[in-house]
Amino acid sequence: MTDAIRVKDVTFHYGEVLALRDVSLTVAHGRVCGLIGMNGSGKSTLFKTIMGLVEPDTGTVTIDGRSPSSARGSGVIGYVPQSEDVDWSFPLTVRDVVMMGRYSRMGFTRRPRRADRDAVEHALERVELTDLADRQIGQLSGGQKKRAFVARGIAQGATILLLDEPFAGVDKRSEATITRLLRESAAGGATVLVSTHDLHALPQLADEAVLLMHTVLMHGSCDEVLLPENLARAFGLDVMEPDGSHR
Ligand SMILES: Nc1ncnc2c1ncn2[C@@H]1O[C@H](COP(=O)(O)OP(=O)(O)OP(=O)(O)O)[C@@H](O)[C@H]1O
Repeated sequence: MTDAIRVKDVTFHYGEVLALRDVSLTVAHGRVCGLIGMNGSGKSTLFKTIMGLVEPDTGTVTIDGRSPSSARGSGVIGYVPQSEDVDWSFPLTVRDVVMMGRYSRMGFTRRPRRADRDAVEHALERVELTDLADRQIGQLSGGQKKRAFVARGIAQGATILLLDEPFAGVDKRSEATITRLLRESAAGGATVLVSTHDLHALPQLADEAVLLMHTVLMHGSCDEVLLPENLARAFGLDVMEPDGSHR
């Protein structure tokens, strides 16, 4: 079976700045994979590479066996970007944002049909935002904004979901809702790659995890990845032994 996400030997620089070096990673269908790494370790760049928004210097990305741009064009990939990457002043309601998930099915006119409207209402219900659907997107809380973007991916029918720090600055209710939706999506066969700084919640969220520090330091079960010595490598920390000595 083809891997849902396959990244092979990807290196990427912003000018002189190294973001990704020889990154190789595969995620199988139906898995939730957590992406862990310190600030600046390349997580967002990896998402953008998988989305085909940045072109690697070297290496390849395939999504379900096809190129990122082809997968994106057909609506297979849903993307929840980091909040900083979104212009929240844009005059769009929450419902408009969710409807954007249907664009790839609407064709040139972008005129929603019944099926599009139904899919949007259903997605709004699933993320518990029906009551706020007519609000301008910038007037939501951090957690509600994230849920609106998750709803966009659901309305789209995306089978590969990429979420860049969906829990950053998010209330507990939104965190629980998003975690539940991701688990349900994976149970239905979707593949999820999600970056998070919430290490405590990782085992409830993910089936497996990747430690990134420009390159993949480790890819394994959440338990393995969360071992102090592995986290220390990813976060550049000194690990103190119970007797007070340092590794
Ligand atoms: N547009 C850009 N121009 C130049 N350098 C950039 C740009 N975007 C990111 N970088 C650099 O590339 C490296 C990787 O950044 P990236 O945003 O992918 O990391 P990240 O792991 O997502 O960080 P964070 O957790 O802070 O969001 C960092 O050194 C960053 O400073």
